[in-house]
Amino acid sequence: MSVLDEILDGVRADLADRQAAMPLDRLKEKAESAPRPKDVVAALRRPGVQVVAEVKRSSPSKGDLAKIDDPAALARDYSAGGACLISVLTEQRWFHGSLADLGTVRAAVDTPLLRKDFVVSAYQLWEALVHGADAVLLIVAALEQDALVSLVERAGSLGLTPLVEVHTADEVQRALDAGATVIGVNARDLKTLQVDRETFAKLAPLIPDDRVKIAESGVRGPHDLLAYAGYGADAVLVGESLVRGGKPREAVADLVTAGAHPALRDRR
Ligand SMILES: O=C(O)c1ccccc1NCC(=O)[C@H](O)[C@H](O)COP(=O)(O)O
Repeated sequence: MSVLDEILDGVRADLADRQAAMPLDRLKEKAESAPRPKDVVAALRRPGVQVVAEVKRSSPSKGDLAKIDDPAALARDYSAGGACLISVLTEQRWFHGSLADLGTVRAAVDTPLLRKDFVVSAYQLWEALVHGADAVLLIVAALEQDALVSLVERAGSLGLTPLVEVHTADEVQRALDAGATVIGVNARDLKTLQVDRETFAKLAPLIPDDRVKIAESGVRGPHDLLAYAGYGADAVLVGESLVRGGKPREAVADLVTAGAHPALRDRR
């Protein structure tokens, strides 16, 4: 069984527990008082290469990354550093995240938020809405095509922006067939957990320029942002190097400065 399959088994078990505790009708009632999600596509399409900064405690590939006692403070640093979108991992078993983290971050910053999880059911979209997310991750490798299409449509109908994550050329085609506007190419193979930054270079040309292209994983600093930019990235998604470095605000600001270089601002 691959790590992705193991993660998905845990996600489904935890989801069943939450659904038992809070039926969908009650969750939908709660969503009625949730704020309308922000325009994430507009935030990602600002001139230059944008930075998506991730609240990431732990990972299957590296184990514990950082002790994040105060996700709100970390998110405020990301926001002050200029992140256009903050990714909050909500998966519990492997990443030690939670929906509570998402709600805490929502209360702390106005920056748009991504619920980063392994979404397999529309129930998780409603949860994302209730806890203040503006966007949700949909991983092509984790979904049959009809489920992907249905979740992309449902997210859009709720006002959430789906970030559709791909790893292969086939998955790029599936994302396009599903109508994805924002496509993330993850350099981390979710089966082997190896990071290969060349994956973005290989797959980005398959994604039309009217879609937002995000390079995910393996960004160690401005040099990696600039390399991804050279292959056409509109944004980079960064976790480990921000939480491990000890200076998240400065680290985001350094990336934002690199992404705002005049040569990158006039590309669209
Ligand atoms: O990070 C992992 O080990 C991982 C393993 C299995 C599935 C997903 C995983 N990570 C999710 C991500 O996509 C990254 O958190 C994100 O792209 C940031 O990557 P990095 O900057 O390399 O921490």
